[in-house]
Amino acid sequence: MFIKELTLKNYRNYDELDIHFENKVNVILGENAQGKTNVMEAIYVLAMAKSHRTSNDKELIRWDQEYAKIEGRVEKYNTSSSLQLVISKKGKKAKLNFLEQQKLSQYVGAMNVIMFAPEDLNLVKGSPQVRRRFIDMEIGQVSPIYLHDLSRYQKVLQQRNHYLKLLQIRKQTDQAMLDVLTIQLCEVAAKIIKKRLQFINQLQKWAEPIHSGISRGLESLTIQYKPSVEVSEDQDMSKMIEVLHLKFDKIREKEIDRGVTLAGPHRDDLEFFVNQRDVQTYGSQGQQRTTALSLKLAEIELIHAEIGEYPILLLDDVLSELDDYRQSHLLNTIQGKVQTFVTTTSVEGIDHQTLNEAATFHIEAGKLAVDK
Ligand SMILES: Nc1ncnc2c1ncn2[C@@H]1O[C@H](COP(=O)(O)OP(=O)(O)OP(=O)(O)O)[C@@H](O)[C@H]1O
Repeated sequence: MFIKELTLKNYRNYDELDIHFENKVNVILGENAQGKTNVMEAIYVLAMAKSHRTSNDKELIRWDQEYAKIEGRVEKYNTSSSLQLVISKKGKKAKLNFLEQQKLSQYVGAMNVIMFAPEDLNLVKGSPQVRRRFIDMEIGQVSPIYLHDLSRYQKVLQQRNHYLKLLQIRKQTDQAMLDVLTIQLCEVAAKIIKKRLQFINQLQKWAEPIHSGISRGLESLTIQYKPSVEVSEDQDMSKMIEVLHLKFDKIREKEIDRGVTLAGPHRDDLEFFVNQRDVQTYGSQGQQRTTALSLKLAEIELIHAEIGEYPILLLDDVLSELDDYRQSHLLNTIQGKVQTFVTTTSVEGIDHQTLNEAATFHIEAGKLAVDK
């Protein structure tokens, strides 16, 4: 799959931009603060209907403007599709082939992207929230049902938290409503956990050999889902719901006391082990870096296995950060099969052959000039 054309209006520091890309490595070159990341972010937002660096959509709108518009033409399964996302202060509207999509979950997935940015190193050492976001965004790309379940979970969770708060401050004493909300929460939580366990299993299969390759066979990577409720992959859905339910029975008093839901997918985490040692605690910076890179490369293969097309790879400021060995490993993996975007302030430190074969775009103060 590849993006052929990107058009921006009032997006961050872009007034207007229309740019044609090729199905190969596209290098976006420019000084600091000129708008390189903004182009990458726009491609990401067009695909995911969400930014990778902010949850506040209003930041994407050019200062003093009412709305931002991102449009793109994407080639997937030998068919060209048109995607459009309009972000205004009131919200977002997404169109796929000129038809407005009522639910963003029906829109996300039309174009698939993998972003690798410096903050992805946080995947290993950052908070559990970063890792949950990683799983959710990636599964969401290939499973609209998952996105739907996730938003249902958020809604029920909010209601349940609200009700727990009322019980905590004794504005409510009747717990019947809490029972209803707990049943609803367990049902959707089990679906989410089940899907996450399957995803981690698949990711592990791809990431293990990749990590071993990058570490010259010295390191073996294991990824584990760390649930807040002791569920396991072999449990069927009804067993999982039962286990979740039992947990909520057990912690009921504590939850009322705190006024908040204390278990469930919103409290789960991921763990990474290199040669059986927890990378987050014991891993060197290099090992954490290799782990993050292995995960990203594994995702490329996983998406390909799921949908039969390679996703678009966005490498924001990371290529020149990788040492020669890791860089060539990455470039070998994508060679000729993954449309890749690379941002950099300087071509120094980037593999020569890759540069020779790439299309280069210079960027200056929100304007782009095609180099070749
Ligand atoms: N909503 C907005 N409206 C207008 N300009 C914005 C908006 N948001 C960010 N900018 C501007 O965009 C520029 C930053 O662009 P971007 O993050 O793409 O830089 P970059 O070229 O990737 O730089 P670096 O190499 O430092 O990462 C800054 O000048 C910033 O002030």
